Amino acid sequence: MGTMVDASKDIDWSFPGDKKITVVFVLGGPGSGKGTQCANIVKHFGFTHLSAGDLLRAEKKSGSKNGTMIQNMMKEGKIVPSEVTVKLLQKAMLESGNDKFLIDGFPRNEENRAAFENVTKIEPEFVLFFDCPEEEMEQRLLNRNQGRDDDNIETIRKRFKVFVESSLPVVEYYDSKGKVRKIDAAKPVDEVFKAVEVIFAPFNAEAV
Ligand SMILES: Nc1ncnc2c1ncn2[C@@H]1O[C@H](COP(=O)(O)OP(=O)(O)OP(=O)(O)O)[C@@H](O)[C@H]1O
Ligand SMILES: Nc1ccn([C@@H]2O[C@H](COP(=O)(O)O)[C@@H](O)[C@H]2O)c(=O)n1
Ligand SMILES: [Mg+2]
Repeated sequence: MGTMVDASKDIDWSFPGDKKITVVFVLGGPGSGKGTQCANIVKHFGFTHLSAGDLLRAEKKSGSKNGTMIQNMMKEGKIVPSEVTVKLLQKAMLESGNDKFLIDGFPRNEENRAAFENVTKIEPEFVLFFDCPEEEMEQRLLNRNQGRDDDNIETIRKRFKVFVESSLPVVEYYDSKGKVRKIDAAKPVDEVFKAVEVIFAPFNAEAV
């Protein structure tokens, strides 16, 4: 352990009591198009997009005491302990000033799900699930060219395994509660967005 003080211990993580917070979890396999579609939803429906993976990459880059652990976990496609990810999400939610959030790539496992619920007491409005065949996702990731260390075939295969073993059960959990909105994500981007738009139509009146 370094000498850095954990300032997060001094922060009041509670949201203002009278504010209704709307959370949509955005799930789907690696490369299914979560980030791409979230960018479209933000433009049309006034949500703030928070990608758990992006927040972890930023935390790693910031020189945080958790940087090496995050780097090692990501290289293996493993899920970072929820304590770290939930804190990053809560901080970003509070700092945004918004009350409508797309939480992309979270919860990735049962531990993520329980930790978020216990800490924030927020239930998602629904889960937007991008369903896409593995071969299509693999091709997309290999062609992504965004310089991500985990977009190599070895790590991609590990991420697929973690998705099937740990993340799909979370989708099934929410499905059993009638909360999953499933989208065929193998179609072209604009066609996928047409299906997404239908689901978000109730938020249109509030769009910015
Ligand atoms: N419907 C689509 N058809 C073809 N290519 C797509 C489609 N949606 C996204 N892509 C491309 O596939 C790649 C992966 O998309 P994106 O980054 O949105 O996926 P993701 O689900 O956020 O992946 P990850 O879980 O790895 O963050 C990008 O290069 C993107 O441009
Ligand atoms: N809830 C999460 C989300 C992500 N990770 C780690 O980040 C990697 C990349 O995530 P993307 O959503 O950007 O693909 C992922 O493979 C995990 O290693 C996590 O630990 N917990
Ligand atoms: Mg993404």
